[in-house]
Amino acid sequence: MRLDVVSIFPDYLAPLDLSLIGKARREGLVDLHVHDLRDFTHDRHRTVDDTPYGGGAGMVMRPEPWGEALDHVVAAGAAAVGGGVPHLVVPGPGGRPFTQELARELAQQPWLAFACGRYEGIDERVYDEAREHMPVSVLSLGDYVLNGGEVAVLAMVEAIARLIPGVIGNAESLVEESHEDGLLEYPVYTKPPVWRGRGIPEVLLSGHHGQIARWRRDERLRRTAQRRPDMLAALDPAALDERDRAV
Ligand SMILES: CN1CCCC[C@@H]1Cn1ccc2ccc(-c3n[nH]c(N)c3C#N)cc21
Repeated sequence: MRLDVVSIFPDYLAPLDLSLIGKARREGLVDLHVHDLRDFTHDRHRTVDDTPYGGGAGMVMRPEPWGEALDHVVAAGAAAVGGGVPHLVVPGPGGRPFTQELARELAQQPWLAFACGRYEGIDERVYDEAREHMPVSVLSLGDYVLNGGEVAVLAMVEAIARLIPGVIGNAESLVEESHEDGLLEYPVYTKPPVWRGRGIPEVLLSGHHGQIARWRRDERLRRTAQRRPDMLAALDPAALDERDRAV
């Protein structure tokens, strides 16, 4: 998968050189290109913002640099991907919620581009223009306000890239994760068997895989009911019964 990210803070994306995503890049599973929006300005101060029409506090990101930056992304990426256009993802507090389901859908795409806004946001005409050339999704990380899109892109790229086959060594660990199948994850334990006077659930030492699976499933249900009753309410009861039969 090719990933392009445009930001006025390209160094914000440096963490994508680390850990599993960095390894995926080195192994060629992920081809990440970060672009500095200011490279697409032409004035001495490399200006990317201006005052809002209609007044109001703050500044708005100018359309010209964004237009040139996205033109560059499409041209450079097409040459590398063998044609086509990216799916453009623009993080924003007013976007559709970014969910595991969306991460799975986006992980199927061959090429994603991310536009990191700042200030009060990006001139709306950039979205309108982009929609004439590529799919555009405005997505929100959650119901709180950040200062820009970079943190959201770090989270989205990690959530998406880890689903690409080969990125996570053991695909098994992608199963029974929170939000993967509608339930939260079960509690996990490792050595020592007693720590500061606290032991671990006996069933985990029993060697009975069926009982362990049942315990884990019950813990997932208990945790989901306790912490995310909304998720439990959304569960398909048939799938729940199926889960029963599976353990
Ligand atoms: C504060 N400032 C004036 C109000 C509007 C937002 C603006 C800041 N800002 C600019 C670009 C930008 C992109 C994403 C987000 C963002 N916030 N919360 C999320 N879940 C986000 C996502 N995903 C915030 C951004």
